[in-house]
Amino acid sequence: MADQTVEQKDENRLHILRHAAFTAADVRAMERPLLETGVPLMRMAATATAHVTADLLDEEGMALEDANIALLAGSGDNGGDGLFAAAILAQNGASVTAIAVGRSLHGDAFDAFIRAGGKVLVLDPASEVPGCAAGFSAGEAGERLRAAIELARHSHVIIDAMTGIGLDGALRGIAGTMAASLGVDGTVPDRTALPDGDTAGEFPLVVAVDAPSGIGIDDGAITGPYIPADVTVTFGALKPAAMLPPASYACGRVTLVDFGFDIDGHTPFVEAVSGDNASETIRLPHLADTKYARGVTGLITGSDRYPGAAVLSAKAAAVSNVGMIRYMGPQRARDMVLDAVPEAVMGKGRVQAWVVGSGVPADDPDSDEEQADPQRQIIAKLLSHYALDDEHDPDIAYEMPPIVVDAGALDLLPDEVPSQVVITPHAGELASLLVGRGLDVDSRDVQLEPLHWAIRAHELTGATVLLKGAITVIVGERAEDDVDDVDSGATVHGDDDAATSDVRVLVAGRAPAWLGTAGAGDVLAGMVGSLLAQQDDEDISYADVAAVGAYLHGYAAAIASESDQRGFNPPTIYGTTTAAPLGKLGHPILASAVADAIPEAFRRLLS
Ligand SMILES: NC(=O)C1=CN([C@@H]2O[C@H](COP(=O)(O)OP(=O)(O)OC[C@H]3O[C@@H](n4cnc5c(N)ncnc54)[C@H](O)[C@@H]3O)[C@@H](O)[C@H]2O)[C@@H](O)CC1
Ligand SMILES: [K+]
Repeated sequence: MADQTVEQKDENRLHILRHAAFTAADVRAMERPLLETGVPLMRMAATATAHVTADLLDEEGMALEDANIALLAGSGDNGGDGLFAAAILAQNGASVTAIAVGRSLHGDAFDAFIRAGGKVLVLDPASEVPGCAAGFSAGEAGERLRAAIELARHSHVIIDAMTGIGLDGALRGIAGTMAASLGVDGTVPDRTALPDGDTAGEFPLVVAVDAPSGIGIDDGAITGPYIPADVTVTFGALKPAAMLPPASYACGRVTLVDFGFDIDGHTPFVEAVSGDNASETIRLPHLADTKYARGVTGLITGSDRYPGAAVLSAKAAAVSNVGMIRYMGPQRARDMVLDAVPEAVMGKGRVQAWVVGSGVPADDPDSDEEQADPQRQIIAKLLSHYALDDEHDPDIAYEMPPIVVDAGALDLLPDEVPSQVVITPHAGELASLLVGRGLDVDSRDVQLEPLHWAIRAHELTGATVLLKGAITVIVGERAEDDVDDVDSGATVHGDDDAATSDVRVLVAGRAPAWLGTAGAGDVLAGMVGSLLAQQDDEDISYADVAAVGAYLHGYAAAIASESDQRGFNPPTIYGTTTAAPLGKLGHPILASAVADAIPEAFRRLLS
């Protein structure tokens, strides 16, 4: 690092800030030394929030003097940020009402807000806000609540400063009622996927302070009410909620205010794959390579019922930078694969990675063993070599090549396997896998708390878990050297699984929403298989390779659909980068078009 120039260091820092998220506990640890030396973090947070709010109004063609702003203020420091920001907006002509959802308000911030001419509406009869009468009747409390909701609904901007990293569980009490009335309760944000830089632009615009109040800060879970934001202004470093689904869908555009935290001294809890990671994971051909040295991917995919999946997975694998693919399947699928990929070799042989299960029917409880799809029987036999149990030799399991276990093969997964087994379920498939292991969970639970359930699946099976979605979540083991870093770091976590540091958590959010189409999963399985096959580093993190597969898959989809929309957009760093020009929405695509765009995705990443 010593020979890095200042510019490189700055660039590295920006890259980390935009692609790494730290737990609330780590953010507090990073903020402490700055607060101890008197850095006015709250003022800095508030100034940025005020600027972003004014810019947002400006984008909608509204002058600050004409704007009515409703500030939802909690009693903690998040409310303090909001009140200081609101004071700046009021000083600049906006008409601002602070709605106190707790019993108190941050003292200094409240004083500044009142001096700036702000108005206050107190909702809790037991509140102690200077100059605001309390002790009113239950009837009046109800009236006040209704008035506050109406006021917020008819404002131009709602600034949501009820809770930030101090949130404990789902929003309760008055804050919960406000959020449920103005936003949604316990459901995934229902929003149109807009291209980079765009917002729905409807009043009231919602600016979240640090995070939309109510979303799971460390695990991205949605378990109660919250108000989906158009813009989130977040402080110091990204928190996992800004990256993890479904919470990140509630954040809108994110602006990060860099406080100068010592981010190098802390290990991120979640990392988003970037083009840089992706290009590093691609093995460039060597001068003396043969097709075998570049990697061979073996596929046991497709079936008489779904032969198309064989073609999609084989084609995607073949163009994902390996020397060769081998295909095994029924005659019709073999003919179709050969038609699409004449280069494919049919039948058994040595491979560096397997892909199994795409387009293979899942277990049919009504059919007997003999009638089971022949592909299932072959896959079951192969997977038995990966089993870590008393009946099998664990050395064999650990020495088997990496394997992608998709779709119809998921229910054939042995109880426990090593981490080179990469499972690629969507929410429903992950729920079935967990139910099969005695857990009580359904597809909706997985959609609302994807990280939690992906971690459970990784812990239970040992497999690397790639949970597909608009933002794909990947959970696996950390690479060896990475583990040392975490152990020696100051990171101290509670027993909450969202804050466990011994798992590697990544997100891949490069894909446009157009990618949600039949066959896309088959293409992904083939790509991940070939990325695994080409690795020649013994100590690779399977989670990282799988995540890069998902990133490249998304990138190919973006090229195929000509779309600038993506599941996760890295934040704008306040004051350093200008907003990107408005992107293109793009057009619908077929999964085969995604496979066709893979070579171009490689080209762009490598150039
Ligand atoms: N970490 C940092 O670097 C900085 C943090 N600041 C702000 O400070 C915030 C953290 O402040 P605090 O620690 O005071 O915590 P918060 O203000 O985030 O939350 C605490 C408040 O939320 C209420 N609350 C918690 N859980 C609730 C629930 N389930 N239902 C209803 N109410 C609930 C509490 O009663 C309390 O009033 C950050 O999010 C950020 O906005 C900034 O001021 C500047 C620097
Ligand atoms: K908030």
